[in-house]
Amino acid sequence: MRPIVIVPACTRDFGEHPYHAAQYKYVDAVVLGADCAPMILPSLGAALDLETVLGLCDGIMLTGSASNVHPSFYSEELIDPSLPQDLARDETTLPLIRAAVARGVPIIAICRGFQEMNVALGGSLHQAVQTVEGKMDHRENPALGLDEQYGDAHKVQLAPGGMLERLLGVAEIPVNSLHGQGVNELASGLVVEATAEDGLVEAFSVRTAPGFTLALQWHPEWRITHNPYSMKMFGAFGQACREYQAQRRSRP
Ligand SMILES: N[C@@H](CCC(=O)NCCCC(=O)O)C(=O)O
Repeated sequence: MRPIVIVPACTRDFGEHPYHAAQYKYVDAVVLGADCAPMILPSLGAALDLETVLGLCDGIMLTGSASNVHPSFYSEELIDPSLPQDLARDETTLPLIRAAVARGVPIIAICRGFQEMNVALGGSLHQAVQTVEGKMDHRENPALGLDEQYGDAHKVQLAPGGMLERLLGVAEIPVNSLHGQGVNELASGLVVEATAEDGLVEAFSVRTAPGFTLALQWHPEWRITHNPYSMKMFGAFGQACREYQAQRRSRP
C-alpha cells in the first residue's frame, strides 16, 4: 500500500456553489514525484477531527493558492482587501500544521503552504513583498501564458551544509516565482534552506520537527517530471512518508 498524503483543499465558488478544491498539478506531484496516494482534505476548520485525520495519514502536502493567509493570524491589519482570502483554509491548515509537526508527520509545503507553515509556527509575512525596500517583485506576469508564468524567474542560493543543498548537491538552482507575499519574521525553530538574491527566504525546514519538513516559496509541482531538482525533493518527501508509514503500522 502506498503512503497516504493529505492535500488540504482550498475553498472556491464554482457558479453559485462553494466547493473544496485542489489543483491537478499538486495532486499529480504526489503521485508522480513522491509515489504516494493523495487524498484531498476538506477545509472544515474547527469541525475537522484532526486526530482522526492525522491517525490515518503518512504525509501532508500544503499546496499553493492565489489566496493569502489572513494577517490577523500574525497580528496585522489587512492592507489590501481586494486580494483573495480563504479563512476556511487558514482555519484548517494552521492547526493541522502545528499538530502534524508535533507528531513528526512528513510535510512538504509550497508557496501559500510555505507561508502557512511560517505563520502557523509563529512567524509573520510581508503582505506585499514588492513594496518592501530592497526586495524584488516576486509576482508573475498574468498577461503571459502559463508556461512563461511558471518559467524560471530567478535563482535561489542553497544554505551551505543545509538539508536542501545536501539533497540537491548544488549551491544554487533556478526557480519560478508567483507570489506577492513572503516571509517577514521567520518563526523560531525554522532553518533557512534557500534565499533569493534580495535576501527573501525561499525555503526552510523545521529544526525541532521529529519528521521530514521542507517548505518552498516556488512551485516544484509545475511540470514536475521535467525538473530533476523537483523530482529529488518530492522523492525525498515520498521516502520519508514510506518510513513514517512503516513506523505507524508497527505501532501496537
Ligand atoms: N497568497 C500568496 C500565495 C501565492 C501562491 O501560492 N500562488 C500560487 C498561485 C496558483 C497556483 O499555482 O497554485 C501570495 O501571493 O504570496
